[in-house]
Amino acid sequence: MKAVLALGGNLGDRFATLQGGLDLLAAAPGLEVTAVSPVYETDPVGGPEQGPYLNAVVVAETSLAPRELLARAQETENAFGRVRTERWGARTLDVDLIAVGEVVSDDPELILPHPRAHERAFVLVPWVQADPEAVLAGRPVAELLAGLDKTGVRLRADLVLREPA
Ligand SMILES: Nc1ncnc2c1ncn2[C@@H]1O[C@H](COP(=O)(O)OP(=O)(O)OP(=O)(O)O)[C@@H](O)[C@H]1O
Ligand SMILES: Nc1nc2c(c(=O)[nH]1)N=C(CO)CN2
Repeated sequence: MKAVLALGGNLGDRFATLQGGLDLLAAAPGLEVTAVSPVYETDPVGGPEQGPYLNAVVVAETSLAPRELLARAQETENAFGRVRTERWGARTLDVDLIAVGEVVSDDPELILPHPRAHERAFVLVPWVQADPEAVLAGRPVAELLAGLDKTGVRLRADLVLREPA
C-alpha cells in the first residue's frame, strides 16, 4: 500500500530533526520510502503564537497495517523529544499519517485520510511536489490546492532531505 506521511517541526534544529525523523521512519521494516518532497518553511497554522515550521512530505510503500504505521510515527516523534503540551502548539517533530492506501477510518486514534489535510497548504504543497498525481479522498491534490492560500508556505531550496539508503 502507498502511505503518505507529513513531517513538521518548529523547535530546535528543525532541518536536522526532519532528516533524523525521515531516517528513523525509513529504518522500519516493512516501509520503503519512494519519494521525499522539498522542504518548506511555513507560517504556523492554529494554536498559540509560535515560530515558523519546516514541513515536508514522505511517500512510502508499506506492508505495515495503518495502526503499525501510526505506532512507528509516534515512536519517531518520541525519539525526537516531542513533548505534548497544548493542541497545535510548538513541537520538535510531528509525524502525521495523511493517507494509507484507500483506507478510511473514523477511529479518533487514527482518522484516515487525515481530517485536516485537505485544508492545509503546508501538507498539500509538499505532497504534490513529491507526487504530482496525488489524490485525496477522490480529489486531485493539485485541484484542492487551487482553492487554498499558499502565501504562508515558502520553498527552502537550500534545505534538501537526503533519501534514506
Ligand atoms: N491520521 C492521523 N495521523 C496521526 N495521528 C492521528 C491521526 N488520526 C488521529 N490521530 C490521533 O491524533 C492524536 C493527536 O495527535 P497530535 O498531538 O499529533 O495532533 P496535532 O499534530 O497537534 O494536531 P493535528 O492532528 O491537527 O495535526 C494522536 O494521539 C493520534 O492518535
Ligand atoms: N505551519 C504549520 N502549522 C502547523 C503544523 C505544521 O506542521 N506546520 N502542525 C500543526 C499540528 O499538526 C499545527 N500547525
